[in-house]
Amino acid sequence: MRILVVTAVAAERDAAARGLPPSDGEPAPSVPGCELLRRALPAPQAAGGTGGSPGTVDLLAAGVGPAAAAAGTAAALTATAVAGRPYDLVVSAGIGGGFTGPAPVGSVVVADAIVAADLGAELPGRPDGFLPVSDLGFGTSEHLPPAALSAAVARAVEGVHAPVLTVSTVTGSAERAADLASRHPGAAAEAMEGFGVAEAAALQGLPVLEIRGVSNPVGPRDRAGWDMAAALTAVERACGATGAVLGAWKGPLS
Ligand SMILES: O=C(O)c1cccc(C(=O)CC[C@H]2O[C@@H](n3cnc4c(=O)[nH]cnc43)[C@H](O)[C@@H]2O)c1
Repeated sequence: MRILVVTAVAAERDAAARGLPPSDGEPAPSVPGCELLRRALPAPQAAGGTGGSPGTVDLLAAGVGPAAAAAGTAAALTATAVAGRPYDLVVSAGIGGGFTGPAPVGSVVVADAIVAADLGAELPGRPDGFLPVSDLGFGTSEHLPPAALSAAVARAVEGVHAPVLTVSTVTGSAERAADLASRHPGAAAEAMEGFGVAEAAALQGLPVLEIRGVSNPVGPRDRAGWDMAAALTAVERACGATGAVLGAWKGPLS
């Protein structure tokens, strides 16, 4: 199995990589404009962990926000597909804001839906004041990770399995946090890249996961309340546990 993990920045990519064993096989592919780091999928514990690796994990720091995420993901997916070495699964990983209640700082959220939460039109006449891009008749507003796989990953990482919102602007007020929560009941986290990664994966017919280590509460801007170290540790732990699930995965990826 070949897996592409896309983060926003190098600190997230390196945290994800620390959770995975080194690769002793071929180097990561060379993709113009992208620097890929290669790790291995761990061999299943049931096999004593002594067999060869069941696959590779390439990690890419593609930049902050949905556009950079989509551009980097698309470049890596296209180049490897053209070279005859396509990926089987794409994972959006990194830190994120957690909605108060389900996702405290330091916890992990695994997306059961990846939702474009601010892609659409402002609509003052509508009760929630917003029309999603899908209601405008353009494309989709959400991508659904494979249900059985994302649930298995959430169990393994002891994370919350819930919608993760993709926004282009980090929420900085209680009003916007309440607005997002009322438009997306059950959402546990927001971040800025998942939907971009998912759009690029969908274009190639590939399944996608999103995994977030929570660095801050979604709400009034309070930089002192961010705990990057706890979030990056959560990303490392979550990527390690996800690797173990994927290394042993026998079910479908779709
Ligand atoms: O406001 C600041 O001073 C500030 C300083 C450092 C980083 C930021 C970011 O906005 C990082 C965005 C980056 O991290 C993800 N992220 C983390 N928490 C959130 C959030 O609450 N809402 C949205 N995105 C978040 C995001 O995926 C980006 O990659 C600000």
